[in-house]
Amino acid sequence: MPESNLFDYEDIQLIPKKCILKSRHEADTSITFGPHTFKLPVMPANMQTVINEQLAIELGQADYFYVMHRFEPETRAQFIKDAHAANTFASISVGVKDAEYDFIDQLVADNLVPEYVTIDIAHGYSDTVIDMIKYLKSKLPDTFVIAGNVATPDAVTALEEAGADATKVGVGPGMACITKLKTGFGTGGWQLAAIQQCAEVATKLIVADGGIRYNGDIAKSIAFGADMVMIGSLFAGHEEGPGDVIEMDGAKYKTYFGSASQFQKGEYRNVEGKKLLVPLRGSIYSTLREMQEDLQSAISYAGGRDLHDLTKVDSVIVRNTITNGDNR
Ligand SMILES: NC(=O)C1=CN([C@@H]2O[C@H](COP(=O)(O)OP(=O)(O)OC[C@H]3O[C@@H](n4cnc5c(N)ncnc54)[C@H](OP(=O)(O)O)[C@@H]3O)[C@@H](O)[C@H]2O)C=CC1
Ligand SMILES: Nc1nc2c(ncn2[C@@H]2O[C@H](COP(=O)(O)O)[C@@H](O)[C@H]2O)c(=O)[nH]1
Repeated sequence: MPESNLFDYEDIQLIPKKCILKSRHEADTSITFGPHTFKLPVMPANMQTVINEQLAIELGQADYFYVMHRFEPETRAQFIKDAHAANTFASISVGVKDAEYDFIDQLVADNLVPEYVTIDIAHGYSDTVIDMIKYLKSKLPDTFVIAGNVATPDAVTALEEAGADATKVGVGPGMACITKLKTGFGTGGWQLAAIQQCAEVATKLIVADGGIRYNGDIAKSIAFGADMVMIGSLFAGHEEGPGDVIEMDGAKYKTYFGSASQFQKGEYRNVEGKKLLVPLRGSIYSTLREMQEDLQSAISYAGGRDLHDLTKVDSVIVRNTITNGDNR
């Protein structure tokens, strides 16, 4: 049955309250997520065209959260050692196939304990993910477990009951995603409403994943109940990230492809992702600085001092007005 009160980032504007700050610099964008506190409530997506080992460790050392991808599985144990040798936390991804259970057993045998593990599965509301959460929690009880991806409140409750410390919401809103086209399912077009619905029942943390197109969407995610925001396309294309620079007609690009694309899988089977070119964007630290400035400004418009104050604002639904009619 279609719902009528559904909306997405572009349909919402937050309503300003009286400012209580003398400067936007006073606004606190930090977030405690599991055992650590980070400068911003954002994380680059655990995709092979967004993050690599070197960038992950640099981000961790600079107090930004990251999740390393799972697409070179044999490098993960060494990555945990490298992160710890660099005096930062280790945040890795796993799938749900049998070999992943062997990998976890090996970590336990080697006394290698990642601080964060993300279970990275397209359809996270499944017994395979529930079983993996339980296994992780039994074998690595001190590790913070993020599980996903899900679309609905009942899925959030199921993963939390299995032991997840955070659930990741977003099926199909990503820029490199074609799940909605291939299967007819997903939160594409109502991702922000899905975050709100999931956050209403959550007793633990919520990660909004996919569909962020502007920095203001980060503030909107927090306002509607997310604790953290995972971002792919806006973090792709940076100097420090993976991928070669491609020159075309005088412009420079990097490749951004879906983790369920044929480019990731090496074959055209169960494909639910595509490949795009994104403009070369300079340093990721400039992007992070601008995200921080914009979030600080958002907190000031919320009449607050920190991220939590964003959850106290009112909003209006105004369809198709976000670019003021100027889409250039
Ligand atoms: N956030 C999103 O909207 C989406 C994200 N992705 C990303 O793509 C990557 C690959 O994801 P995924 O295919 O889950 O990972 P895997 O290819 O590792 O598949 C994990 C396991 O789940 C099974 N599986 C996958 N999809 C389904 C399904 N719809 N129903 C039942 N079983 C299923 C697979 O078996 P089998 O292949 O035999 O079915 C496999 O055993 C991940 O990084 C994921 O985050 C992909 C699509 C959507
Ligand atoms: N349906 C698919 N979703 C995918 C795929 N690869 C990654 N993703 C999801 O997208 C977000 C990033 O979204 P963006 O809008 O910020 O670019 C990522 O975190 C995954 O959840 C895929 O192949 N298919």
